[in-house]
Amino acid sequence: MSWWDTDDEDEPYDEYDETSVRVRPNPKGNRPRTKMRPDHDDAVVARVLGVDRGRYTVLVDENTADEHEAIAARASELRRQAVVTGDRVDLVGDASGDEGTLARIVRIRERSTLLRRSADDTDAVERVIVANADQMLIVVAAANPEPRTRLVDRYLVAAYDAGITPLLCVTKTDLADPAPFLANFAGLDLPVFLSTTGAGGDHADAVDGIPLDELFHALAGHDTVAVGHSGVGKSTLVNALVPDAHRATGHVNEVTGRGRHTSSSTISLRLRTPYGDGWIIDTPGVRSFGLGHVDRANILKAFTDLAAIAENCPRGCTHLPDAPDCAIIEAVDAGELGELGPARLDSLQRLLATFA
Ligand SMILES: Nc1nc2c(ncn2[C@@H]2O[C@H](COP(=O)(O)OP(=O)(O)OP(=O)(O)O)[C@@H](O)[C@H]2O)c(=O)[nH]1
Ligand SMILES: [Zn+2]
Repeated sequence: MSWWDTDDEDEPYDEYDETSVRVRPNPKGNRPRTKMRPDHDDAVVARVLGVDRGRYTVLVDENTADEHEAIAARASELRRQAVVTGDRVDLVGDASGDEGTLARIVRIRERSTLLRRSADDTDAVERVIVANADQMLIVVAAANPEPRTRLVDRYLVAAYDAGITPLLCVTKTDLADPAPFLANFAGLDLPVFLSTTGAGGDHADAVDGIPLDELFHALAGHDTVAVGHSGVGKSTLVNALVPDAHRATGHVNEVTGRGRHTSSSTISLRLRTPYGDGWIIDTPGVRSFGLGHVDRANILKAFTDLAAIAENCPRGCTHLPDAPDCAIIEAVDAGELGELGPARLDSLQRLLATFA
C-alpha cells in the first residue's frame, strides 16, 4: 500500500543510495570481533559524507588542521552491513585522500540514531537512510505541491521512532497562507519556520524571506536530516543555508539550457553559522516512507506528558478514540492537560493511527 494520495509511481529502491539490506537496530552487532579478525588498532575515525555506487566519501580528522576528505570502500568483513551517510566509521589503509587512493571501512561505530523506512507499511524489511542525525527538518510547501497532513505525520512518526527531534519548515508562503495546515500540528512541540523566496524562486537575491537566522539558531550544533517531497523547495532552502552546497534545484538554467536535474543522493553538508557549525544531511525526494518497522511505543514516548499518564491505561490500550478506559482520554476530558490537551491527544491519535 502506498501512502501517497497522488499518482506518483512507486520508485524502486535501487534509485537511491541506500543500501538495501536488512539491518537490525543492534549497535553491538556492528562490531563483530573474532580471533580470526585483525584488530585494526591503527584505524582512524571518519564521518561518512555520502555514498555513490559502493564508494564512500568520508571526512577524516574532522575539526582539525588536517581535516580532509577521502574515498573509501567497505571491507569484506563488514559483509552486507549497510554503511550510510552520517555513519562514523573506522578506516584503515590509505586515508590521505590523495588522488587514486582508497581507504577501507572496517567498522561502523555505535550509532546514536538510525532513520529507517520500509518499502510499505506491511513490510518489516527496513532500509537505513541516515545514521546519527539528532534532528529532522521536515520541508513542506504551503502550496505547489499542496501540503498534506498525512505526509508530515509520517515523517513525524519516523522521527519519533528513531528518537530524532522534528522541526517543520513551510516554504512558498508567498503562494498560500500556511495557518490552516499548521493548525493540525498545534498539539505538538514542533518548532515551525516559515519561508519564502517569493515568486523569484531560487534566485540568489530572493532569499530575504528565508528565516536564515532562526534556522541557524535551531541547526547549529546539530546533525539535521532534511526531508521533503520533490518540488517543495528543499534544495533552494539547503542552498541558502549552505551556500557552497550547489544542490540541484528544479529551476531550469537559462544559460546552459540544462533541464531539471533533481538531487539524487543523500549527502552531508557542513553548516557554518554565527552560532556554531552543524551538519545538514540532505536526502533525495523520498517518495515512499513505509513505517512497517515502527514501534508504537516509541511514538507515545515522544509525548512525555501523555506517556506518563498512559501508565494508568488498561494493558494493551491503543489510546485511540474507541479505546475503553484510556487514561489519556480521560485526563484530557477532565481538562487535566489544559487548553492544548485535546489537540495533543488528537495529534497522538493521528500518529498512532498512521500505521495502525
Ligand atoms: N513561489 C515560490 N517558489 C519557490 C519557493 N522556494 C522554491 N521555489 C521554487 O520551487 C521549485 C522547486 O524548488 P527546489 O528547491 O528545486 O525543490 P526541491 O524540494 O529541492 O525539489 P527537488 O529538487 O525536485 O528535490 C523551484 O522552481 C523553485 O524556484 C518559494 O518560497 N516560493
Ligand atoms: Zn490509553
